[in-house]
Amino acid sequence: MKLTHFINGEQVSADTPFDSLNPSNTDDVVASYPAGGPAEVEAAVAAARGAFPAWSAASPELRSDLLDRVGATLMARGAELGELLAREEGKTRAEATGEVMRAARIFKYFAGEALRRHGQTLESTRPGLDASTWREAVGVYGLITPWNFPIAIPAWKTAPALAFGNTVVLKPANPTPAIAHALATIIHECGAALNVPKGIFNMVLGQGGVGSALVDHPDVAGISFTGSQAVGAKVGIAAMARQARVQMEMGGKNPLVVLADADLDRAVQIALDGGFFQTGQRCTASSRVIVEDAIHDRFVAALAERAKALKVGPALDPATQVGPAASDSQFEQNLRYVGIATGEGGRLVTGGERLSLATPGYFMSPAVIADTNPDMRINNEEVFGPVVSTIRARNYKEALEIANRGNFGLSAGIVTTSLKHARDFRRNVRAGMVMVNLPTAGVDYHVPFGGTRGSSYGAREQGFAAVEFYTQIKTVYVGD
Ligand SMILES: NC(=O)C1=CN([C@@H]2O[C@H](COP(=O)(O)OP(=O)(O)OC[C@H]3O[C@@H](n4cnc5c(N)ncnc54)[C@H](OP(=O)(O)O)[C@@H]3O)[C@@H](O)[C@H]2O)C=CC1
Ligand SMILES: O=C(O)CCC(=O)C(=O)O
Repeated sequence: MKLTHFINGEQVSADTPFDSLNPSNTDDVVASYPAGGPAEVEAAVAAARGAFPAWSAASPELRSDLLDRVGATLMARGAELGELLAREEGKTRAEATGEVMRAARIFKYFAGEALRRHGQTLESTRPGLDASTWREAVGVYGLITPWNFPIAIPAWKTAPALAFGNTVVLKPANPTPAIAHALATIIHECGAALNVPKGIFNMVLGQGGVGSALVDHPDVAGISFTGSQAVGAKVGIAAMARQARVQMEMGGKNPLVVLADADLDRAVQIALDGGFFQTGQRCTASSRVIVEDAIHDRFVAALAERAKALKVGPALDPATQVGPAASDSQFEQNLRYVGIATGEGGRLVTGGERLSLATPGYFMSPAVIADTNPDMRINNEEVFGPVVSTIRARNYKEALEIANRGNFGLSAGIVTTSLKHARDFRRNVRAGMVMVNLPTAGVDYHVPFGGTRGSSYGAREQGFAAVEFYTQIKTVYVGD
């Protein structure tokens, strides 16, 4: 399959020198894609800018209809797109189909948001005046999205941008262009059926330079980025240098605290789910498990046993519970971190090995690394793979203190039957999202998503919070 850019309502063909590979079988080329660069970004931004006046002035009903139609189409094609997603990214078919359905629901949610007016009417402090706020569209948004949720994250950035009257240039992740292309095709077909202005949604493919050209473009009013801290830092500096709006989601080192009063089986299931499903490739993954002394040895033994029993295999094999790493570089990073952790003195209880299966792929056995301490690199740097470290804590107080260390602050969880500790944790853990008796990963689409400290920057994403980033407030005073 040869992929194209989408610029000004047209599919723009070009040579396709880059391949997207199936990480479950690297002999299988899923798609080839073009090497877009500054020229394509220029054309896409010009198209988005050209479409902005008409789209921002369009009836909210039209915007709602478009998003609803995209959502319905995604839903109807969930199984087929789920298969493509699993083949290209490596998550299991169930995880991939679930993600497509989530993307569909996000579009449907924002179809509703498009119809809501988010302004306020206030009493003026001066007699005879009315004061009100009005939320208006901002302009062209540049969206740089990652490969680990290659349809849900483009959906949760694109849908609010379009809902509130903005136009979009999407730069999807390099390992997963085919599923992004499928989404772009659906947006275009639905847009054409409703006769929306051409150019409201554009997509440029390519590696090395597309993202930065978008961030640096003077006509791009806002940038939303999800990815690594290192790239996020560059995006933030470049966007702020020209006073563009910017929002960044940059991962985590999410602590899961397991207290001695927890039900052991339940705690192990929560850690397993949070740490290993979707191959640990979630910014919300439960990658540091902090276990109270009294339950520690039993918990680590049980977690290792359950992790060892997980079936690692090709994404589309129905028996598979843990798919491959999404890319060669992510695979090598996962294996490297197992070595870093054991080199620092961590004890590899299970996994962490390259697996040779029937097809050439990026398969690794889920790793549990015990006896780590909070200062080790394994507890401070995001691995983004099926690697869970455990840390022993004397009591709840120490567990909380450890949970609050480090530079990240995305999601944090606690497993306990103590209401007192659960309440204290909710108040005092330094994270944007808190989970009680749940894995740190797995979120709803209609509530805000985001973290504190090094995990996130700027306004929250998703749900009712998205209006903040994708609109600007105009304050209006009316006299007699
Ligand atoms: N928070 C999360 O959910 C995620 C976190 N990650 C973390 O990031 C690590 C690396 O993943 P990787 O896939 O390399 O992703 P990166 O975070 O490094 O981002 C790569 C993307 O950013 C763009 N980009 C690179 N440099 C710039 C720049 N200066 N300005 C604007 N855009 C730029 C690239 O576009 P171009 O090719 O055009 O340069 C590409 O689309 C993972 O191991 C994981 O730890 C990854 C995915 C999701
Ligand atoms: O945990 C989730 O459901 C969302 C995680 C996420 O957004 C991410 O990993 O980028």
